[in-house]
Amino acid sequence: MSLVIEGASLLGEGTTDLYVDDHGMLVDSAPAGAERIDAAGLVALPGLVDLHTHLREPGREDAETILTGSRAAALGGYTAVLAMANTTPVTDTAEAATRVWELGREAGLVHVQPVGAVTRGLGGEELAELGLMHRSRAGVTVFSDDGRCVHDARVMRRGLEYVKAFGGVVSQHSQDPSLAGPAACCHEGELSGRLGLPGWPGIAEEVIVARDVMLARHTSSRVHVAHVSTAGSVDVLRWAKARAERDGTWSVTAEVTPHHLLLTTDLLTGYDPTYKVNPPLRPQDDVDALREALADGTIDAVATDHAPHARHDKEHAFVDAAFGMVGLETALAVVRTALPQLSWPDVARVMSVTPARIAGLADQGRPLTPGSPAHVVLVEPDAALTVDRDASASLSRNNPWHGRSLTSRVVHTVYAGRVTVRDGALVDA
Ligand SMILES: NC(=O)N[C@@H](CC(=O)O)C(=O)O
Ligand SMILES: [Zn+2]
Ligand SMILES: [Zn+2]
Repeated sequence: MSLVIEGASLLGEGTTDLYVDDHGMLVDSAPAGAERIDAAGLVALPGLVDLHTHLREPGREDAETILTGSRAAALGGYTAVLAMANTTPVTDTAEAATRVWELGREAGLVHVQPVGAVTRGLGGEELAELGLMHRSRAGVTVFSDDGRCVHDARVMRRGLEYVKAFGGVVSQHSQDPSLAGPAACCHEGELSGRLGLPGWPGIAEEVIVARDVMLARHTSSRVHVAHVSTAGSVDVLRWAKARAERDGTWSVTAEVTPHHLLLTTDLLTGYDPTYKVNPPLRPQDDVDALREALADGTIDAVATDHAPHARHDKEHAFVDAAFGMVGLETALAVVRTALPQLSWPDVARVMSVTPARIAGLADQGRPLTPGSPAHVVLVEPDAALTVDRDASASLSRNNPWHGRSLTSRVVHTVYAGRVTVRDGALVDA
């Protein structure tokens, strides 16, 4: 089905019509008999790309499936998501990765790119089948033990050396287990003391970020820092990026989540497990440093860390509840609310262009010009919306934005020329 998107403002500039042929490619003139989408007053961006999504299939289909997570992603304006490896079983073989990739294709709403585990079973000891996963049909290039830190420096070094051979990258959940005890469940500070909750110090993240950039330099490889959450990590990244640029032989990239850009640790005073997440919500000074780092390019990308959990895992006393919050459907609005001064080209850079480049997805994050695949999101820039967790396509309801008002609304999403979301609602296959 061909398509004409009429009167969109490309990255917030001017007014343009976009033409899509029946191969799902952007072309330079209107195909005959095309379906029409009215995009007057809407900003067109390349489809969003999420470097960090938990889809829970296989193993916890009660919390999310590849299909329901794909629906939530499309509603959020995404056309590609990277599905983290901490499923049951873990994505640590070529077969497991190919299965995730195939289920994504069957859902057909976004590109689902599997992330491969760095170590077998996320055990932290033995490298997983990195090369076989890369050479599989899924073409895995991003590897992560997310949920756990690759804490053994020797294993991390080996992983970095291994992925270098094919231009892969290791995405690290930076958290030194010896500094963040097993019971830790919130930011360590004055508040955790008052609440009587065991805390996680920022330094547990920062020492791993510092170690890993040195390992990436030493191995001339690529490291990506998942969900950066502290000002100290930002300082290390700023130094490391300057150093990597001078050296020209290695690289470090980093992502921040929407929730770490807007929510702070004082939300924990009500002991509501909705706000329990790893890494934990931090004080305002950290939030300010993260915003500044995203705006100036020290942090490369926004990634949701969409972490759906079933009610019976999340609705517990704070110390017993699962870590994580959903985020695919609200990411763009949260970023716009947290950083209203960010230009549309910058939004496209941090939510589409750069994540696509980090993940090696050549088809995604492309300029909206003839010859590119038609992955497009159309946004009502100044819409005020109130989040309703029950209006979500996700199977889970652990939504920290419920009842909050945010700015900007995803109106239409187009994936490979197919309208997946129209007027804010899913279009069934
Ligand atoms: N972010 C979280 O709090 N939880 C994630 C794991 C992770 O990203 O570390 C999960 O899988 O639930
Ligand atoms: Zn993590
Ligand atoms: Zn995660």
